[in-house]
Amino acid sequence: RRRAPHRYPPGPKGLPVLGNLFDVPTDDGWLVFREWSRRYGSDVVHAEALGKHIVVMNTLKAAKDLFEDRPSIYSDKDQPVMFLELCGWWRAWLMLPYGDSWRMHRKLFHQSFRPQAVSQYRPQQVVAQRKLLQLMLDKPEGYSENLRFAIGSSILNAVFAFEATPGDRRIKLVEEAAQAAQHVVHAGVFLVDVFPILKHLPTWFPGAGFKRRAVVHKELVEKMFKIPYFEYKSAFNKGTAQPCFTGKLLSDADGEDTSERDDLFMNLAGTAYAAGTDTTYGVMMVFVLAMLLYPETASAAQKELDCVVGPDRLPGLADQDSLPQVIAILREVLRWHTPLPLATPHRAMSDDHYEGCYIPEGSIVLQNIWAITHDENTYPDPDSFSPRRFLTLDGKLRDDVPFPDAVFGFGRRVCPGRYFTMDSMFLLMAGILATFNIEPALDEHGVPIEVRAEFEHHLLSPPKPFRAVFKPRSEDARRLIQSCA
Ligand code: HEM
Repeated sequence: RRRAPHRYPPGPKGLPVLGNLFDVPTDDGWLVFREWSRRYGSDVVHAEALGKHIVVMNTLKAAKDLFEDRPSIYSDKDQPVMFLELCGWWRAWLMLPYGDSWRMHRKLFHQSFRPQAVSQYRPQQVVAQRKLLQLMLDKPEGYSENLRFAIGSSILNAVFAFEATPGDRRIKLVEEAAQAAQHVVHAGVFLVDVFPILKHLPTWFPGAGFKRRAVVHKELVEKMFKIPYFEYKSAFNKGTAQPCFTGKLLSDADGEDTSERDDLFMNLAGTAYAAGTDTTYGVMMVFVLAMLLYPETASAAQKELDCVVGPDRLPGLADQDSLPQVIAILREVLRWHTPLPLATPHRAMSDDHYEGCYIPEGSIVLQNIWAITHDENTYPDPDSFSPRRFLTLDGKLRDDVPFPDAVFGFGRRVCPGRYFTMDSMFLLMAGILATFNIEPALDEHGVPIEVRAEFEHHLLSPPKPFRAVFKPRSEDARRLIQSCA
């Protein structure tokens, strides 16, 4: 007797052999998967292409049920060969398979980035706020590079204790490696991932262009991880290094021969800025976009800042409880468009069943974070940018509208940099609102250039480039920035 075929979660009907190869989206996957979820009336949807299964959780309940309640099955990561082995991103520990090595990385990282520990980085985060505001005065149209620089340098400062200046070669290395990674990820599914045998092709083999590109890419990634680490280690050995995350790793290993642990330490440190810069930058770009499109929201927060902080100092983390409008903007920015709408691909470690459907071992499992933060039952009219949804009529934070913590992922692989980045983003947003108005750039006829809320379509989804001008709110604001620099 033939066995009944497996019942997979619902999804589009595929072609023989190729399956859903042409249905699986390479762009805007979060929109497509939510549409499937609605069409098939299911929280979890499924597709299969060339024998690979893809399963997507589209609701908070499904994501929690699987990622949080069944961590031993869903905490592994898919291993894209091209990206990890050939391009050298195996060093980024966020891609490590679930197991002892990942556990060791997570434990060491968590020790220095847990809620009780992140306050040690406040001085560096405050320096980044001030540097950013000064840069906005100096180059008001270069706001996007200014943001990238301030965010990247605050992470490098926390991790390697160096205060970068614009144009610093270590920041450039991070930029170039991040751009190369974007290129690889944007290129979609690499043949080499579907047919891993291809990775054994010699570099001169016709059609092996991807391998030649990967060699260049890998050199860049290696430099990005190695150069700042060995520079810091050399200063540490001479006794001239300032305390920081890497310093703590090296001091805790005092007396041991750390050369054996160099890979571990450099991967931990390098991953902090690889994982933290583009994500935080994406959120800050959404913030600028929203403040440009909804100036009334910015004015409401500015009134609050004027009242609570006044004109003589910049806002600090101690002001958070008195600035609900700014906090509501930060929450809404995260909810409205998160930079990682599908997080990163996980992998099912064993066969499983959910709500009567079969999820085979080896499936790529995605969390549709965008669909979760756009669930109209929790956030009515979810496509509108409305920080007021988090506020009561008298301007206090509501406790019945949840913080959109899905943006940091779920379960054991939840973002361990979230406490650090929440502090950074608050300081940067509050600092900008207190001192600048964000206005549209003008064309050659003096007419404001129209800006639309459009986002990149890929795994990492910041807003598409747009122009904006930062204008100091007053002469007092300008003087304040200059006096703090
Ligand atoms: C707003 C900014 C950020 C967002 C939205 C964000 C989002 C995320 C998400 C969704 C994940 C989980 C990925 C998954 O399970 O597939 C993650 C993991 C991770 N994030 Fe973040 N992140 C941010 C900032 C940061 C920062 C600043 C750091 C470092 C200081 C950081 C370090 C990491 C690391 C190391 C992991 C991997 C954890 C693991 O695999 O166990 N992130 N992040």
